[in-house]
Amino acid sequence: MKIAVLGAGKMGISFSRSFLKFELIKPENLHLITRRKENIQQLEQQFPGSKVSDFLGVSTVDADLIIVAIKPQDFQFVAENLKFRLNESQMILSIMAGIKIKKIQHLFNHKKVVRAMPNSPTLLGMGITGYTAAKGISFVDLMQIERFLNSTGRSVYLENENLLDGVTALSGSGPAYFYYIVDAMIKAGTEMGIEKNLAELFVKQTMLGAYHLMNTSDKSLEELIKDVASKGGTTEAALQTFEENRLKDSLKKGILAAERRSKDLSE
Ligand SMILES: NC(=O)C1=CN([C@@H]2O[C@H](COP(=O)(O)OP(=O)(O)OC[C@H]3O[C@@H](n4cnc5c(N)ncnc54)[C@H](OP(=O)(O)O)[C@@H]3O)[C@@H](O)[C@H]2O)C=CC1
Ligand SMILES: O=C(O)[C@@H]1CCC=N1
Repeated sequence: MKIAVLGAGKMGISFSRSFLKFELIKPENLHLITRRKENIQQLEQQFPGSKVSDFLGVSTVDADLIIVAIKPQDFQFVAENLKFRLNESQMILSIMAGIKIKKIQHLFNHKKVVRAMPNSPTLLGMGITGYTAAKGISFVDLMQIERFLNSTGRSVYLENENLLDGVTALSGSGPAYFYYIVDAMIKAGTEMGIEKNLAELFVKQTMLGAYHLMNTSDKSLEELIKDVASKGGTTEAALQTFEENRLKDSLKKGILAAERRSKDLSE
């Protein structure tokens, strides 16, 4: 299998690293395509043995799978300025937020398209990816793609493409919501006089421990909350303030706004 990655940014690079780490491809079968020529040298050092080109300078792509890892906003330009021909057997795997399979097929004039939404922990092989495929893609092709996706973490096939906007809003963007909450907790810690590095330790270890408890316990989230919140105690005081400020509603609204944005990106 030969793979080309169009857009050697954060996700393109972490995907490439995972494929190499799990020896799903050989370095010489990886072709990274970047926007700027200035990036070529650094990428060549990062990926010894692999081919690196700049987008406008690449005239052929000898790959079975082409991963499109550019920003959705760059897609139109890329589609209109493609200097290489896609042949019928090549598979496109898009990880662009929002851009629908139909649009990719139309702008690339190419049928074989799989659309996936990973998230940033792919970098550690701890990501989760939702994916779906254009009609007519064989089971064997799909399983091959899944094998690659699974080197970056877990993957879930979705029949209904529309659900990918929800997946984008939940798990694609999700790591940022988590960091946002962690950041707010650390800031509260420093405001209460705890040194920043100590506040970070307390919060991160709390998140780690709570995550494992949630994952191993038979109890519901509500019961786990009750286990911490003593009647008339400190947790209850915090939770009451969260409720008064509609924190849960606000988080839900934010996630729905992300879903809306994902839908808008294909317009
Ligand atoms: N970041 C995340 O957590 C996630 C991102 N995604 C999706 O992945 C995609 C990439 O995101 P991310 O890696 O974060 O973004 P980055 O900006 O890090 O990567 C995009 C890369 O594409 C390059 N690029 C732009 N135009 C071209 C071109 N014409 N030819 C070749 N390369 C080009 C950019 O080059 P330059 O450096 O010059 O700008 C950049 O390196 C997006 O579509 C995003 O929606 C999906 C899930 C999670
Ligand atoms: O914010 C974005 O648009 C991309 C998609 C999911 C995560 N990052």
